Amino acid sequence: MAGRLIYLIGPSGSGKDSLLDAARPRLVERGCRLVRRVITRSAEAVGEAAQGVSPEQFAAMDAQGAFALSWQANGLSYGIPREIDDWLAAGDDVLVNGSRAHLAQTRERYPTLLVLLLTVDQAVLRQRLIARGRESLEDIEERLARNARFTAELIAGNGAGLFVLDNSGPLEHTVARLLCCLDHGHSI
Ligand SMILES: Nc1ncnc2c1ncn2[C@@H]1O[C@H](COP(=O)(O)OP(=O)(O)O)[C@@H](O)[C@H]1O
Ligand SMILES: O=P(O)(O)OC[C@H]1O[C@H](OP(=O)(O)OP(=O)(O)O)[C@H](O)[C@@H]1O
Repeated sequence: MAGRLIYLIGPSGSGKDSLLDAARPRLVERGCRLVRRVITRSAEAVGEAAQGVSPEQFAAMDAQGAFALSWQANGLSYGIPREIDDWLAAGDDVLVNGSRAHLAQTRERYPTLLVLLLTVDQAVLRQRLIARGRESLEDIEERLARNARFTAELIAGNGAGLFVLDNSGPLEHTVARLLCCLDHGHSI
């Protein structure tokens, strides 16, 4: 039986990477795979959770069919390696750090996907982005503006197939909600 594609989306700074990191051991215990994204960002800025490549390397990988999914956002290109299709075919669940803008295309390719939308209060979000210190203030404002366009639209338009996880509180609470959602197919 094919595994489930679990597509984690949410505003920049809502805590997607933090949540995946914190939940990693317990996800692995449950047989859920996590994939390392390929991003056209410097190796220092991508951290362990992604592979940093140049735009030329990314284009070459894309042309060779290296990606199951790919998109552009925030001036960067993102690729999800094709190996996820082998894992899904083998029956493993796969959790990916996805894009809200690319949700419709992802759903076309993976119609049974489970969508997890991570949310956080807007004021908390601004503070977290500033504290993270990865982007300039101008870039942060652009990310916040991009966020405002998505969240309400997604919640209004997706209903049944989408679970909302609020990450305004302690990360450990969000980890518990994520695991509950995966174990029971619903949020708490
Ligand atoms: N529940 C939380 N409580 C406090 N800080 C958090 C929480 N979740 C994430 N953060 C912090 O918020 C910032 C953005 O988180 P990050 O995981 O990089 O978000 P994303 O991957 O969605 O852009 C990081 O500095 C992270 O440490
Ligand atoms: O369409 P959107 O939902 O806005 O998403 C656009 C991209 O931004 C996020 O990545 P990235 O890790 O670069 O950004 P972040 O860490 O700042 O969230 C997300 O994972 C997508 O790849």
